[in-house]
Amino acid sequence: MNEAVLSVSDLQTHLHTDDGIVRAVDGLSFEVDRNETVCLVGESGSGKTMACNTITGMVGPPAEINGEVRFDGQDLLGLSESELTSVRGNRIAYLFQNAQNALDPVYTIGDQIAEAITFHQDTSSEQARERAVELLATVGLSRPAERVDEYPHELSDGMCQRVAIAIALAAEPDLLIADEPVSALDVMIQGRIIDLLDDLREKREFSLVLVTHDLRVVASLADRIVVLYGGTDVERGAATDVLQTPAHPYSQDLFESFTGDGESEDSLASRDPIPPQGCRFHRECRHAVDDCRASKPPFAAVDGNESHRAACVYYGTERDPGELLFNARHVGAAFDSADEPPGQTAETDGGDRDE
Ligand SMILES: Nc1ncnc2c1ncn2[C@@H]1O[C@H](COP(=O)(O)OP(=O)(O)OP(=O)(O)O)[C@@H](O)[C@H]1O
Ligand code: NI
Repeated sequence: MNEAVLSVSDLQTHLHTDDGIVRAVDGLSFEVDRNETVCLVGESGSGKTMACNTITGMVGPPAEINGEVRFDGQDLLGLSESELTSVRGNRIAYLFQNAQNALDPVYTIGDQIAEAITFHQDTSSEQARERAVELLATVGLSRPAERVDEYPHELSDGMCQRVAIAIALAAEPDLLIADEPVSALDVMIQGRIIDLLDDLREKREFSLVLVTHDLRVVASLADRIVVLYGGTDVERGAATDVLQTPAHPYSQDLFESFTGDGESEDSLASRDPIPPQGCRFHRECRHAVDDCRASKPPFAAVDGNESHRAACVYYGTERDPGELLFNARHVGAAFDSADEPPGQTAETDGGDRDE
């Protein structure tokens, strides 16, 4: 049976800032099954990073957090700091956008991987070092036996991200959360690191929550997609369904802007403040009706597909979704052939040759 390894229900992360309360995450629900990749997509500021940080207990500013985050049946929000540290080090790994910052400049990469290994299991320092070299090879670093003694600053950004992946793997995690893991890298290297992640996820059998703005990456990796707007999910479903039939008006705008058919993401981000009630998108939505202003519309099956759901009144029983579905197929058509990640060339060596 394919049960959820992570289950997030009605998560709210309200930050207390000098300027008042920021509803960074505001009613977010999604599930991640074993060995699957779930992509979180949505424009800048939609709450993707805050959601990841809340799940792993890393919210920086003072915040009020409500809802439920169940990892393998255990409620993470109820854990003490030390309990959470143990889950985080052992079973949930995190990959950041900027690996140089995530690595410690004063320790060799071998020491940092070895530390992650010994945190996870009782092992001698020789064994940990040996294992570190193996892991460096696994993540495609050439000359791992020499590189193990190098410092982060001696490596390129792409190699550092490979090292960060090795550190993540050291704990043999059940879940890897990767927040824009390649967006800081040269575009030619992005595809290779994404391929590596996908390959490792399959071989090492962990689940992956991937935050990315690159819908080509989403198209090539995601099993499921969650579309966020204003801190809440507006659409979720199997990747092929969501990409080929983006049902929520916001998803349609977002996907259109990516394919160059609509407005750019910047102009999406500079819209009016997002209203805290009703459909978060109602002010921007040309299909909005009175019901959209009252409360967040319940999720409804899109075109009779129970596993593809959108929080939009048009998919309920009272309205005709015809125009939206028509537009969905038009926008989605661009993703029918978009299954190659960026920077992908016909032959990939899978290694760090030019990084
Ligand atoms: N440290 C902070 N202090 C105050 N507000 C914050 C802080 N971090 C994030 N926010 C706000 O929380 C909301 C969600 O931000 P978050 O970083 O999660 O968005 P995101 O979807 O990850 O965006 P991006 O795609 O740009 O990374 C935004 O409105 C943002 O301005
Ligand atoms: Ni972010």
